[in-house]
Amino acid sequence: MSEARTTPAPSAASTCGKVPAGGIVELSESRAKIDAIDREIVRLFEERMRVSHDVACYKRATGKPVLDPVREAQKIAAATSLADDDFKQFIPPLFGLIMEMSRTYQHHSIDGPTSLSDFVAHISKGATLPESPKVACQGVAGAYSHIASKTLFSQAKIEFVSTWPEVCDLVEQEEVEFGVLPLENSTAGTVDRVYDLLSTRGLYIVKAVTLRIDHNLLAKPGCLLKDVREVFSHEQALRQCDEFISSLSSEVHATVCKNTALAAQAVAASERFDVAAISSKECAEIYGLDVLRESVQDERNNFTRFVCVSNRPFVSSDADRSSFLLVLPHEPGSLYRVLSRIAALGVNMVKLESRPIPGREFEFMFYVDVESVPGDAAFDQLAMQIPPLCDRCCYLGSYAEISR
Ligand SMILES: O=C(O)C(=O)C[C@]1(C(=O)O)C=C[C@@H](O)C=C1
Repeated sequence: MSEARTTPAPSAASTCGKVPAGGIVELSESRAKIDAIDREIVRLFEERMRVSHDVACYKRATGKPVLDPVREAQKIAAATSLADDDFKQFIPPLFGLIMEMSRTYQHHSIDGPTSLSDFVAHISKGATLPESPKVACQGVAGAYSHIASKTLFSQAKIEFVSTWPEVCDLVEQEEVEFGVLPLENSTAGTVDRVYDLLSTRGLYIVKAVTLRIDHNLLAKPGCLLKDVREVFSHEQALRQCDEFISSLSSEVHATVCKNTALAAQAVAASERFDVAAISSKECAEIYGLDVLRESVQDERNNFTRFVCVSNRPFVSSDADRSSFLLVLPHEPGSLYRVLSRIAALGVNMVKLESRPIPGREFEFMFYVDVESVPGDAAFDQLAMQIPPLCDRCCYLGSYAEISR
């Protein structure tokens, strides 16, 4: 009994939470101690990194890979066993980070700057986009991509094509200077196919615009709301207006069109007076239709973000955001390592989204946007530090974001 009640001798760590035997220590005194310890940590860290550089030279000469997972596991186990019980839990992440920095340093000394940091160093910065470029967009006059193109460039010469890959073809073949594509919608989410196109075609985002998408019910002059029996629109727009369509007569049925502008065009061309389109107000003007009802989408705040893409990176003087597509090793901590670098550099991350990698079960790629651009010291560090942590690091451009 008495043995069971015996309190074990306190370890240095177990005083945590209790007032030290000598009473509360002055903050300035503790901080002075911490400062002295930190000086030692920095000195030892530098010493360790210099030895790591020697290892890099050895590995370069012998062709050995930088990463040695067995050695790392042994190191973490050995270091953890040295620590007091209260601190053991902190050792694996601490040494994981130390060795990861050691690897980054080794890669840097063996491979030189990453191809990304080399690449971004050569991007021309501070340029302004032309005011009246040739721009490709999907759809017909009045489509939301068209409105986005006109918002991005007030005097754009627009070339309409039927599909997003065709937009990319024209940009790649330099038939146009820019293409405009929808990248994400506040209700429907990210458009993965557009991300795929950007990364596989080697296109770069050079500007972005977020548009409020206001759907309207348009019909031929003289047609009344009570007469409407068929509503034409793009399937996403129909879905976004589901409640409104249900609120019309039960006889009304929805017909899917390739896009909202074509729906307006079809209503204008029809002989019938019982058809209507869900489309933009711009289309009412273009196709001579009346607005029977404004803002018919179920969700008041419906936004779509469009990107303007080019076949070369172009960082304008007002650019403040950069986008990446990252494929990370399928192992614990791989995302954490990337995020910790971004955080350590004081960079604000404004988008992080995962998406399954097609054909690879439960493996994900990540869309990452940061508020940092080439030329910022932090961005140049990111360009150096992030690629070695990834299976694939695809830089999608740096740009200014405008909203209307
Ligand atoms: O021991 C090595 O091989 C090293 O390169 C050093 C080190 C480390 O920093 O401790 C770095 C990378 C390896 O993955 C393992 C360990």
